[in-house]
Amino acid sequence: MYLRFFSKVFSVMAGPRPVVFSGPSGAGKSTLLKMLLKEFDGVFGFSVSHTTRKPRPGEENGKDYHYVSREEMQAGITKGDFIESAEFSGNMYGTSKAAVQAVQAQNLICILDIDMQGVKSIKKTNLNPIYISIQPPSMDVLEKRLRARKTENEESLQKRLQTALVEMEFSKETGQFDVVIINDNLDEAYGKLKAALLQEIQKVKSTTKA
Ligand SMILES: Nc1ncnc2c1ncn2[C@@H]1O[C@H](COP(=O)(O)OP(=O)(O)OP(=O)(O)O)[C@@H](O)[C@H]1O
Ligand SMILES: Nc1nc2c(ncn2[C@@H]2O[C@H](COP(=O)(O)O)[C@@H](O)[C@H]2O)c(=O)[nH]1
Repeated sequence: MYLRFFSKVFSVMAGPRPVVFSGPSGAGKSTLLKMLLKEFDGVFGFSVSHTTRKPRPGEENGKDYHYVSREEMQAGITKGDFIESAEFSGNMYGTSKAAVQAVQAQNLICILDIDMQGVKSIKKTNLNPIYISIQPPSMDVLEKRLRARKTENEESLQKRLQTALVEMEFSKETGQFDVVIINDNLDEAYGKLKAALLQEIQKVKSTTKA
């Protein structure tokens, strides 16, 4: 009885576990996480990363990313502002401590969308997230999706496809991810994602109700 009470108090104090999304560029991470953020408003919050890449049409500074220069990013890293950072396809990306704290301060499930290097770095911290890998059904489908997205030139597309091969192999390593979801049919993939996160979603809903 007391044990149940204290474990509930402790889990509320500790806050919900963050969720890391990783997987090849073009696998559908942003698509799926946007669906979660929309359906579960007040449950999930997005950790807005910093990047040195230029914004794509429709992307907003402070919402999709914090767009910064290489100098600014490097200065932040040197100051210790980042939990992790990585070079990906010719640009720098990183998760700031402030980005994660901003979400956790609202008692929301913090979603991080990061590459494989980020996953390896986060594993060395005490963030303790649930690791979810989003994978495409095949390289052919991935290439078609990336081309159809029209965000890359031929050079950056080829770089992303090369990196995708490594990310796909990484997801097959035992113990790297808690859940691996093949994003073939979008609705089915989203269903699997929700099922994987159901327990955490219910925890947040029950604490916000109380
Ligand atoms: N199941 C799906 N079926 C068909 N198209 C999809 C599916 N999932 C995502 N897409 C499309 O594939 C493209 C890539 O998806 P998305 O941008 O979400 O990938 P990502 O993993 O977030 O990529 P990045 O890491 O580069 O940000 C988008 O144009 C998206 O609309
Ligand atoms: N290690 C990190 N990787 C990140 C971060 N934010 C995004 N990413 C990853 O970069 C690639 C490319 O993203 P894109 O928006 O340019 O297509 C993708 O795999 C993201 O997951 C971060 O903060 N750290």
